[in-house]
Amino acid sequence: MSEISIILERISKNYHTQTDEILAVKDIDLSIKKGEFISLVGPSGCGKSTILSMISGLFPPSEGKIIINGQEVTGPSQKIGYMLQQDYLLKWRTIEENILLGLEIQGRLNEITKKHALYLLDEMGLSSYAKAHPNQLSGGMRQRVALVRTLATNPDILLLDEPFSALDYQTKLKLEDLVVETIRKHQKTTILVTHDLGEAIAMSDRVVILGKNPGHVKKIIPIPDELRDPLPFITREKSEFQTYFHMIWGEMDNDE
Ligand SMILES: Nc1ncnc2c1ncn2[C@@H]1O[C@H](COP(=O)(O)OP(=O)(O)OP(=O)(O)O)[C@@H](O)[C@H]1O
Repeated sequence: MSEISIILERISKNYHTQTDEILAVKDIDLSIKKGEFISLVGPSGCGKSTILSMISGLFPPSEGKIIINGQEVTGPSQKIGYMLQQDYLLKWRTIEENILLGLEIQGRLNEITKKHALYLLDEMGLSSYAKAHPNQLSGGMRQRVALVRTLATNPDILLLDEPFSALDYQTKLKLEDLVVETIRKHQKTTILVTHDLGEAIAMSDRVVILGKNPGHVKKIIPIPDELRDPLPFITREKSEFQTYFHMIWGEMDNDE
């Protein structure tokens, strides 16, 4: 896990509205290794979603550049999968038809890619729901389907923008374990945006703390191997977990 997968080089973003100009983030430098799992945490408005959107190629930074696997990002790429708080499943399609949507849009749906998508659905424990419709599933199940749809296109990089925040606590903990297990198994490079510090510590290799006005990197906290566990649930149980929680909380509290 030494190759650099994503490089943000002094990126800034200005939003222009009809009446105003907002400097959302300024001079962000960050390198993420292949296969690494990092979390972005920070107060509301510090630019977490803006950073993800720029990495995904939705819009370019106003200054600086983003390099993914050696190439500058100039627009959306099939190498990137994006998962959001809302699952955006199409209610008139079956679960199977939903998980194949990305492949269909990319013109890559064939017997092999379909088999892989169904395999992922099985891995998430949902194969018996293939012919069901989204309204027959719980919130946690729907987010698992959304993850399968994201993974089905086989992206190298996953951008997760608060994917668990609408779920109840128990479902969220279970899903964190499942997601980490799946992502590590399939060796994806992952960036998670979350307001839940515990989630960030339990799931990540490093936690990037952002400050605001404008958004900037305040501190990067590596999570030590002794604390990390293949299952985030176990990490949360360890005594050192609280130490890290308070350390990161303290950094966030003391916002500049
Ligand atoms: N399309 C837009 N037009 C104008 N300003 C925007 C736009 N999108 C975001 N902003 C501003 O940019 C700043 C960063 O917003 P962003 O949504 O990236 O922050 P965030 O950290 O993801 O916030 P939250 O945690 O509340 O989701 C904020 O001041 C926000 O008001």
